[in-house]
Amino acid sequence: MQKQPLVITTGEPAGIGMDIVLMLAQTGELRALGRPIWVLADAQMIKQRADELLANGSLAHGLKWQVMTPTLRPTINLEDIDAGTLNHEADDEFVVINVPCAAPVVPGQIDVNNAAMVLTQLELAHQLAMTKRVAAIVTGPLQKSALIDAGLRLLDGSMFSGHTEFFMQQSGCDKVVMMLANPAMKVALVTTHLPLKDVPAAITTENVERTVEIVLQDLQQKFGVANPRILVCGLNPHAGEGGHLGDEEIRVINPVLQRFIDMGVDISLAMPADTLFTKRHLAHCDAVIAMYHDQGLPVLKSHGFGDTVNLTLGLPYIRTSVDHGTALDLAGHGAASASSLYQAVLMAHDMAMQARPVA
Ligand SMILES: NC(=O)c1ccc[n+]([C@@H]2O[C@H](COP(=O)([O-])OP(=O)(O)OC[C@H]3O[C@@H](n4cnc5c(N)ncnc54)[C@H](O)[C@@H]3O)[C@@H](O)[C@H]2O)c1
Ligand SMILES: N[C@H](C(=O)O)[C@H](O)COP(=O)(O)O
Repeated sequence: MQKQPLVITTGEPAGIGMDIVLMLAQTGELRALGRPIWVLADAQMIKQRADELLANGSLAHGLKWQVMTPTLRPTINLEDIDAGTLNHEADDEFVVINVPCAAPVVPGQIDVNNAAMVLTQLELAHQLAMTKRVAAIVTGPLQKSALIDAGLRLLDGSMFSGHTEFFMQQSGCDKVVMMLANPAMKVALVTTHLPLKDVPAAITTENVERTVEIVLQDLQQKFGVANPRILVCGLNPHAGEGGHLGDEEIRVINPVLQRFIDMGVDISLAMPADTLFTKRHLAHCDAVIAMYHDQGLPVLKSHGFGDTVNLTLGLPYIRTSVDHGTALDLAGHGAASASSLYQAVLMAHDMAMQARPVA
C-alpha cells in the first residue's frame, strides 16, 4: 500500500522556503522517503526560484515535478486535489499544489500583498491533515510581521502570532505545546509568542498543568519514552530565590509540579534556568520545560541551529517545522541550509510510520 503524502508549506515566498525545498529535493532525500511529497507554493514562483538557483550554480541539475491547481477561492476544494494526485508520475520529485501569489515575488523583499497566500497554505495544509489526506504537515518559514501588517488574524480575532497558535485554533484545541528538539535536548515552552511583559500573567496553574500533561503524553506516544524524566525552569532568576526575586514558583509553578511528583511522575520542581541547561542535568532528562520563548530556545539553538526541529504537541495531527526563519538575506542565493527542513521532514515521516493515533 502506498504511504500517505507529507505536505510541506513553503511559507513566505520572498524568504528561503522554496530554496530549501528545492535544495533538499536535489539531494534525492525526499524521494528516498518512498511517499508522495506535496509542496504548497506558487507554481510560477517556484519554477522561477529553481531557475535562479540553477543559474547561480546552487542547483546542479533541473528537477521534475507535477503541478496541481485546485480551487482555493472562495473555498478550498479538496476533491480537486484527490483528482490531481492521479497524474503524479513516479520520477517526479514532488507535486506542487499551486497556491498563487497576488503580487510578483522579489527574493528578500516582503510584499504584504502576498500574505494572504501564506495563510492559504496553512489553511490548506490544516484541511489536508484533518481529513487525513496527508500523514503530516511540515512547515517552512513565514514572516509573522507580513501577516500582521496585512491585517490577517487568527480564528479568535487575535493577532497572527505563529503557526503554533494558528493550527491550535483551527483544530479547536484549547492548548498545544511548542517543542524544539535536537540531538542535544528537547525544550518545550509554557508560553509561546508573547511579549515578555505579558509572560508572568500567562504562567497560570492551568497553563503549567496542561503543558506538563501534553509533554508527558507526547514524550510517551510520539517519542516512545515510557517514563519520561522532565526538568522544569523557574520563571525568575534563581527560581525566585525563595520568593525574594519573584513568587510565581511558590504560588503557581511548584504546587502544580508537586502534584505530578505525588502522582509518581519523574519531574523536578522549578529549577534555576541558568544552571539547568548544563551537561550534568541534561544528561539525565528527556525534556526541559521552559517558561517562555527566549528562556529555552536560545540555549537549544546555540547547541544545534540547523539541526533542530520545531514540533507542535497536542494537535490532532503531526506537525513539524524548521528551526529558522525566512532568512531574507539568503533568499534566492542558494546559501541557505536545508538541514533543518530535512530533519523536520524525517521526524514527520518517522512519526507517521509509527502510525499511532495522536488524538
Ligand atoms: N518556522 C517559522 O515560520 C519561523 C521560525 C523562526 C522565525 N520566523 C520568522 O522569520 C522572520 C525572520 O526571523 P529572524 O531574522 O529572527 O530569524 P532567521 O532564522 O530568519 O535568521 C536569523 C539568522 O540565521 C540565518 N539563517 C536562517 N535560516 C538559515 C538557513 N536555513 N541556513 C543558513 N542560515 C540561516 C539568517 O541568514 C540570519 O542571519 C521573522 O518574521 C520570524 O518571526 C519564522
Ligand atoms: N518560535 C519558533 C522559533 O523560534 O523557531 C518560530 O517563531 C516559529 O513558530 P511557529 O512554528 O509557531 O510559527
